[in-house]
Amino acid sequence: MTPGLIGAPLNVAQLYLDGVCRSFDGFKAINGLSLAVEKGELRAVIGPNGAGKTTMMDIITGKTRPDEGKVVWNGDTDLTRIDEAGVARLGIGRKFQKPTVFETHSVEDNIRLALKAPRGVFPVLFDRRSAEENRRVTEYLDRIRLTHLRAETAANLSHGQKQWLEIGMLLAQEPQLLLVDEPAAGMTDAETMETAELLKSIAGERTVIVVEHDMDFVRALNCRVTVLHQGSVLAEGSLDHVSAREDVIEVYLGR
Ligand SMILES: Nc1ncnc2c1ncn2[C@@H]1O[C@H](COP(=O)(O)OP(=O)(O)OP(=O)(O)O)[C@@H](O)[C@H]1O
Repeated sequence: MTPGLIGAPLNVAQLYLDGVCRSFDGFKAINGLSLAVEKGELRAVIGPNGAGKTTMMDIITGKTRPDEGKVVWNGDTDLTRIDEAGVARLGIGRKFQKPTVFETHSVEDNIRLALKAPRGVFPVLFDRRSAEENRRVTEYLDRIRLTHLRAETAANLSHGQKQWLEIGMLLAQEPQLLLVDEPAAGMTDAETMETAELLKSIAGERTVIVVEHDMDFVRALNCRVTVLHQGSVLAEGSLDHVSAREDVIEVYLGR
């Protein structure tokens, strides 16, 4: 049986966290967290330091096990029963805050190295495989707007360009869900806005969850926002909706 399989598909959210709890030394970092994200949705997760955003990502990706609750993927699989590698194989990719590109390789080779291996039997004709590889590398370079720098050594890229390259490397693995941790941190204003456009262009065909503190960036994403506080959802809705709430202003925005 497929690991983590918990029943028939229910045609519900692509990702559904149901009453998730996780304590560290008696401290409830995640406390009854429930959250649903639709397929193809772009979702921003905000909240004060220590709200549990990173721990939530760790639980979704199988890095941290919850003490209670379920993380239901595509209505039929409980991710909490699957290890980190298994979760990645299901099509859940993660980008950490700090870019981790291969500095001594070219931009193009970074994408090439990240490409998901062809499925099924190894293609008999090597030429055909490399043509398909080239097509995909070109597609991802275009998507992250680094085509003009494809031969450049990654070490020479700006911080923002390295972040885009890593997003391209994540795309090359063709995940269904991308978890992106503070992509705008350390970026110029122009890079921040371009990053918002990039993530908006990825959503739709893939689901994207972004954790971010930069409110200009979150506004530019123009998506549903979840506010986490003390390990659970404090508010959810448009940025205008959540940022008008007194409790959100008090715990986060009004700092
Ligand atoms: N492995 C761990 N051991 C002990 N405590 C932990 C561990 N991981 C997280 N915590 C605690 O859980 C709480 C939630 O942390 P988490 O990093 O998830 O918050 P966050 O919302 O991502 O914060 P930030 O915005 O600062 O990144 C914090 O109080 C943190 O100290």
